[in-house]
Amino acid sequence: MASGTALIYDEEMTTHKLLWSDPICDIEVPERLSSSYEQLRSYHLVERCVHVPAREGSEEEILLVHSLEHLEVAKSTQTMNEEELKRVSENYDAFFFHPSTYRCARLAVGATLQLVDAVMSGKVRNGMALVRPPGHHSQRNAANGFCLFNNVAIAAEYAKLKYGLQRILIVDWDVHHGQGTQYIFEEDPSVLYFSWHRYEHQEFWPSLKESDYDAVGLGKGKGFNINLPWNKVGMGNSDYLAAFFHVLLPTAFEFDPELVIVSSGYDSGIGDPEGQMNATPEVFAHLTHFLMQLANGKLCVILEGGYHLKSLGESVCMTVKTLLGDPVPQVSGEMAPCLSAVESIQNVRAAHKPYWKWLAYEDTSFLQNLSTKSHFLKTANSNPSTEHESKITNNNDTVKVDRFLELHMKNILFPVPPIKTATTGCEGSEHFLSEHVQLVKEMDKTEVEALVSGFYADLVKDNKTLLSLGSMFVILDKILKKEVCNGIATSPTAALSAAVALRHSVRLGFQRVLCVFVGDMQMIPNTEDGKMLIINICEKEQSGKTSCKHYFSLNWKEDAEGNDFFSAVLGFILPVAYSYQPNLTVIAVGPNRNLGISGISLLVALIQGLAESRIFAVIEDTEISLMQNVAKLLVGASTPAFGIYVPPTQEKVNRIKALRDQFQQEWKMLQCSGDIFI
Ligand SMILES: CC(O)(O)NCCCCNCCCN
Ligand SMILES: [Zn+2]
Repeated sequence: MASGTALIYDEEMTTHKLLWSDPICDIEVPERLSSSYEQLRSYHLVERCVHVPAREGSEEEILLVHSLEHLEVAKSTQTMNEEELKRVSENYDAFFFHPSTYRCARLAVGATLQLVDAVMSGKVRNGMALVRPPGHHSQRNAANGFCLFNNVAIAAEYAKLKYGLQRILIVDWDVHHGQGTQYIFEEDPSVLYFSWHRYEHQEFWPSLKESDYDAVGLGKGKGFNINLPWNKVGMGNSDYLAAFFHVLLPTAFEFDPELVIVSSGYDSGIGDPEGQMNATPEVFAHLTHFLMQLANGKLCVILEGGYHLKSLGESVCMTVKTLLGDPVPQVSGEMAPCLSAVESIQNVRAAHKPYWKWLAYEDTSFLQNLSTKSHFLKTANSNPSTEHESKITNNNDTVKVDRFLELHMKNILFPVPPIKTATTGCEGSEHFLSEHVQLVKEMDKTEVEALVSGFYADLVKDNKTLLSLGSMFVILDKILKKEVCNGIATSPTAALSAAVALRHSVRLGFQRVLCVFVGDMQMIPNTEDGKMLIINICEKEQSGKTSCKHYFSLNWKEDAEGNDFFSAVLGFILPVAYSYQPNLTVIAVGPNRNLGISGISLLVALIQGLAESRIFAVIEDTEISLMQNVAKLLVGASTPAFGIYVPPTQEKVNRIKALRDQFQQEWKMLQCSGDIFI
């Protein structure tokens, strides 16, 4: 199992710079790289990474994507004077040459390929390359938008050639559309390109018709190009997360990539003069965390844009911290996507319905009754917010943004607990013990009896249960005190342990405890006060208990062939959980679980993004191998193997959709599709 995070940075890439005045290009400054690197050092993140040196991309590697003519023009600029440089630059839309541009662009390509090699060879699990000039606008025969060579596109072609890869996912979260990358892979089904971008109905640069949601790819590449246009500025954390839950992640898990490359532009973050968006740096920790669950963790993050130095630096640090496996900080802001974002999400889903199994049964009937949509817009009352209130009046006030970020990040960068996981030394734990795992001593009987409130006392029949409850209390205490990040225990009666754990956690002071219970829950605590939110994944409806705002009974029978649980986790559980914003997550697996180990692993892996990764897992003590899988995930030692992808049946899609329709006003992260227009 590969581990470690590579960081690639070479100061020489700061020599490329603008020699004349040009209000369009003057934001792409060398300090973008040096200040990001300095910020990483200030958070002691550089020393935690594996240093991999950059190198020059070879001409042959550049010709994987670009024409010989393009290469020759770039090469010829090395010896030009300012006058000539200016003239050549004017041949392109928003690009400038410097005598060292060619050298820097080759280093940017080489750094990217070094990262691909380090990840594909298993030297590291993942990594980040801090490069400039960026790449995603450059095309076969043209520089564009500050980009000379398309670093990420070359990396994808390189990985296909050298490692025989057949499925590569490129995620482009830069605020501009990477039209260069789109053109290069438009007909290529082996490269799935996803981009969101400021669009404003084609008003925003590069103002292309083919940047809209209906550009789905050409020929054999149909379905493998996904454009998510933002038609308003001010998009925030909830919009970005909704785009992942309801568009990117379900597609990505169905595609099942062998490698994930991120065109990581941070101009989609708050304060950026280009993006004018509202998303705060910690959202990139969540986006990174989600992508780390794909391709067995093989993730290469390559810098693209980002022009507000403080916002850029903080977002780079959030990305690298997450790549290193640190707990994911709580995402800030109201968890409610705006109407414009939901419209875009819904349009992309409709455009891609013909190409992806997970969308086969999603209804896009709203397209027929668009007339009601205009009606809805007029009469809308409890609809999603049409505009996000902007935290910053305008992103151009750099000092104001600096101050906002100073305060905002202060309470986010918590110290990482030295020990990641606590366990009770239960059966099978010897397999995963390491310096990251702490054995907790058991509590003595009298102490436990005192803690087990009267309500449950009579249920605690035997000694074994009492002891398992005892160690559970110790673990919960350590999690609360942030001595550990998460914990795992086995129990002879997981249902009882879960119920006691929930009550104890609330008594310890956790305000919102999320409980995901797999199997027969038997006893269901009262969730009226909203201090708990329970999602019970069971085979059949529990004794007449119907779903309500804080209790969901999600009937699911695992599919014999493989793992069909993606649509439930991505389309329902995560959106509800993120809307709820728990400060502790309890995952419990009871007797006769109705989910496969890979479905439960998916759940545990993705839900770690919540509650600052504070998770308490309690597993029925008959489930030894499940317990080991979950423990390895909590320790961060492995990325889950999701087994065979099985698309959801119509019946299961309808069940999720019914729950979504019923609760999307309470839990707004569920909003994604047509029905809000009816
Ligand atoms: C890497 C990147 O995506 O951040 N490059 C952004 C280029 C922005 C060019 N703006 C031209 C405006 C013309 N009116
Ligand atoms: Zn950009």
